[in-house]
Amino acid sequence: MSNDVKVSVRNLTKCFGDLKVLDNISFDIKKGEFICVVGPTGCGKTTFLNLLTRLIPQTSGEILIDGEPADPKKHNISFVFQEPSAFSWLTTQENIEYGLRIKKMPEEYIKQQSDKVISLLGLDRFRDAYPHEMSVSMEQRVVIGRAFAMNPDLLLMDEPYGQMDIKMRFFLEDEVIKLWKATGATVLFITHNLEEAVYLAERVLVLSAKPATIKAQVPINIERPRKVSDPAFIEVRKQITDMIKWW
Ligand SMILES: Nc1ncnc2c1ncn2[C@@H]1O[C@H](COP(=O)(O)OP(=O)(O)OP(=O)(O)O)[C@@H](O)[C@H]1O
Repeated sequence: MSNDVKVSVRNLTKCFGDLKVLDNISFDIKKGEFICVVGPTGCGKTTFLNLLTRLIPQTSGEILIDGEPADPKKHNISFVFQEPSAFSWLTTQENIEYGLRIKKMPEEYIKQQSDKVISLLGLDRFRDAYPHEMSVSMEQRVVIGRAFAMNPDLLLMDEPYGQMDIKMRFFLEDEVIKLWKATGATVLFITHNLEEAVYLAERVLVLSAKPATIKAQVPINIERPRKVSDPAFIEVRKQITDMIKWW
């Protein structure tokens, strides 16, 4: 396995009784890569995430992180869901530092990471605010900051902007790219929104309907910051849309 591969998914299959949900999925994620996964409703994206976090066992196949079987005790996998999940009894800073404290990281490192993330997110004024004092989008930004601050081996994001309006989405998408660039995190981002996938990803994995297989892997070689009106952008989005018309 090449050195720059962070996560390797090999022949992953998942059945619930007679129902096959994932069928022989194989792909690699490079260190520091940003991958988006798109697929039809009910194709097994949640099952796929649950396997990656080792919440449920696979039927066959394997998931390797740095060449070793993925293990939550050894590897640091962070995730962000659609529903914001900041801890209500903690301030912004305490939320961002939470995971680092659980991991018993040195105090100096915790401070350095939270300062960096708070500054990247422009949340200085809200450092001491509690989630109930913030909007839903602000709370989600804190949760995303907490995930990046952990310096995870793999950051899984499941439709994190699903609830936001379009203007807020553009803002948050730019913000996540800023965090990704500054931290060098390896990100797997699930979305139903093809424009979002092309805007964010270095590579888009297109899943088929259930049982999910990888229908295509589309590299997105468009310079950042990307513009949705750029002919190259429109072309790739159209290419993926055509691919999934049979959903
Ligand atoms: N524990 C389980 N036992 C039996 N069947 C299950 C179980 N979990 C999921 N399934 C089935 O697996 C299929 C895929 O479900 P999953 O929730 O992974 O899809 P999804 O792609 O995340 O859906 P959505 O796009 O709506 O988020 C569904 O048919 C579901 O009924």
